[in-house]
Amino acid sequence: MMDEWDEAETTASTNAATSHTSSDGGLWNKEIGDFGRGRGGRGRQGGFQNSFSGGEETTNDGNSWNSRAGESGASRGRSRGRGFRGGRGGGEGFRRGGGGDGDQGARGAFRGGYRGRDEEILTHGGADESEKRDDTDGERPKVTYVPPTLPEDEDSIFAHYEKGINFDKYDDILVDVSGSNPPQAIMTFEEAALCGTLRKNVNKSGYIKPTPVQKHGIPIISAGRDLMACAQTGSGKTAAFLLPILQQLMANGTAASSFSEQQEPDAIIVAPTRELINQIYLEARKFAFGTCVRPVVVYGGVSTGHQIRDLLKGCNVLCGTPGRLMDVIGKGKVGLAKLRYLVMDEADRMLDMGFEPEMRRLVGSPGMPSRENRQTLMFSATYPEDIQRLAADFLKTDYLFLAVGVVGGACSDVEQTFIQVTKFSKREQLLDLLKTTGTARTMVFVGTKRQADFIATYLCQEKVLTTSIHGDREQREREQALADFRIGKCHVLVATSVAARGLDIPDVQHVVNFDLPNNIDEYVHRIGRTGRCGNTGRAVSFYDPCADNQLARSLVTILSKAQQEVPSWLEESAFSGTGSGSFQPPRERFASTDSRKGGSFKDMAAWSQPAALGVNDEDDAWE
Ligand SMILES: Nc1ncnc2c1ncn2[C@@H]1O[C@H](COP(=O)(O)OP(=O)(O)OP(=O)(O)O)[C@@H](O)[C@H]1O
Repeated sequence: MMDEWDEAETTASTNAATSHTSSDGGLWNKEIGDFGRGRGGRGRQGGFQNSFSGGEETTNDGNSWNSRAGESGASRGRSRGRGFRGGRGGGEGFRRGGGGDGDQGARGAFRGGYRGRDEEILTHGGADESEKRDDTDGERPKVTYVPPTLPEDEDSIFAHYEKGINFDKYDDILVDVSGSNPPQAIMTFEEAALCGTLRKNVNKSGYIKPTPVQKHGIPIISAGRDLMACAQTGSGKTAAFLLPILQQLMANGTAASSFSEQQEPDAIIVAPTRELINQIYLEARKFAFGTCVRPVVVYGGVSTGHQIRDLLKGCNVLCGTPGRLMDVIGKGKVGLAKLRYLVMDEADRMLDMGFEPEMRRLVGSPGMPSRENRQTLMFSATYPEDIQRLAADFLKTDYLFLAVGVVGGACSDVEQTFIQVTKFSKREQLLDLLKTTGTARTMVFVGTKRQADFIATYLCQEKVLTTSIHGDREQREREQALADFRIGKCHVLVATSVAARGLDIPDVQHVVNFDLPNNIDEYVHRIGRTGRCGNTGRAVSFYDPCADNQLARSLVTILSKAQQEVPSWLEESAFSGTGSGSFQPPRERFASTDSRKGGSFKDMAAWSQPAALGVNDEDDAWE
């Protein structure tokens, strides 16, 4: 029997073949063809061909590739109906996104296509693809995807990768805590006074000692303070907020969750992408294993009915992407009266143009405790100063600002290299590069969804085991692609910015910026997919002087702050007349630390406390 919120309609995509993964082109073509038909119906072969051959991405070795791309284009007819036939110039049609042959899929895929900063803008403004798409009822076909059941065995739940040789070097990073009366940092997990089960779960996760963001963040949260925390990618921010929240819930005797038509979680965690929130949920589930605390996750692209059924079984900690979260709140399935913790992971992203309205709607929802009556916690590796100011609206006035290392700095364990390219040489250079990396796990970031398909197709043609993730792929496909990459079935993952933040994938040894992003924070997050948890990694970025000049100065700053070699040509580009034209002033993009220090809080002597792990250099001039 279907519940009121159950989906009556099925989406077109039910095919098992999900990623363009193959060591052999023939298989790939077949898989793509199958799932493409399922997704979008009758796409136009010619349409896809024309788009590429007419667009910027015209290839020199066009013929063989084009014919195959044509096949995949046909298979992807869901979205490439009328609009796409016009290639790049077809923006208008593309935006209309639906009249074409792949109509049903087009509706599903286009209304909420990715609108992040580095994606193609498909419609007017709005938030990230992953959150809004498919989250609400309406004329779109409803989503019926139900993710595979999670394994219940402890080995799977506590599976983790090893920390790297530089893990202990985290302790040398300078830490600054600003704001009044910060609590003393802890040095060990014992000092965190976690209850027995939680402590055991921390051990089983392979955590022996806390990272700096955990050493400072755990006592701050346990002391009931609001927090804006900044620490480099891969340095353990997730556990820094999960552990104290779970500990407090258990210490305060949170009632074991039980079935109810409306759930009233104690904590809500939001993150900008589906895959990231799912990952956070898995971490919460791991740490809460064997306790009475029940985490639940809701995100777009998955059957709402399925998620609501799971939610109603009981929920203490609700993890969600904004769109789906607001959807379940709007349906009355979640009440906010008991909420004690609101966590924004990737907080600067959650408060930038795309998501800020959703966040304001969330905190303005009926029943949401005022900021004085809840604890609000923000975490990220980057905090532009303007976003910090905005974030203050969500926090109590005496919030603490925790900076581990340079705010917005790149992970120092990632070796960053730049190669000058032209847009026409990139593909071959990518292939050459991948020949040198062999089967090392590599993420290749590109600028648009179409480019992701294009490059993934190309690499498959070249017999590189490749899959892709971007906002036009069905959720089933996105999850399958990540799974294939995680288990090594494919060693290359071509991704748009949807995979730039937060994803913690074991053994990613290389990140390639095939297309550089258009802002420096995005660069920092992308390269942070490697070099995690004290492991070393490599990032290679293709720098096209015609397209990437506006990023040059910020890149020079990032490189020097991470003690990396700055190529002389990059320096020249940054400081030549051409480089400064559309240059983003670093002051606006970077905050050397707590923005209150440079703003209305004049007397910082009272605000800044030397942290236990190092002496803060307040004059650390980021520019
Ligand atoms: N104290 C610890 N000891 C060992 N491993 C840890 C510890 N803390 C975190 N980790 C592991 O380090 C990895 C990175 O952690 P996490 O994903 O929380 O990083 P992050 O700071 O949130 O990164 P990002 O900025 O990319 O979101 C995870 O695999 C996590 O389990």
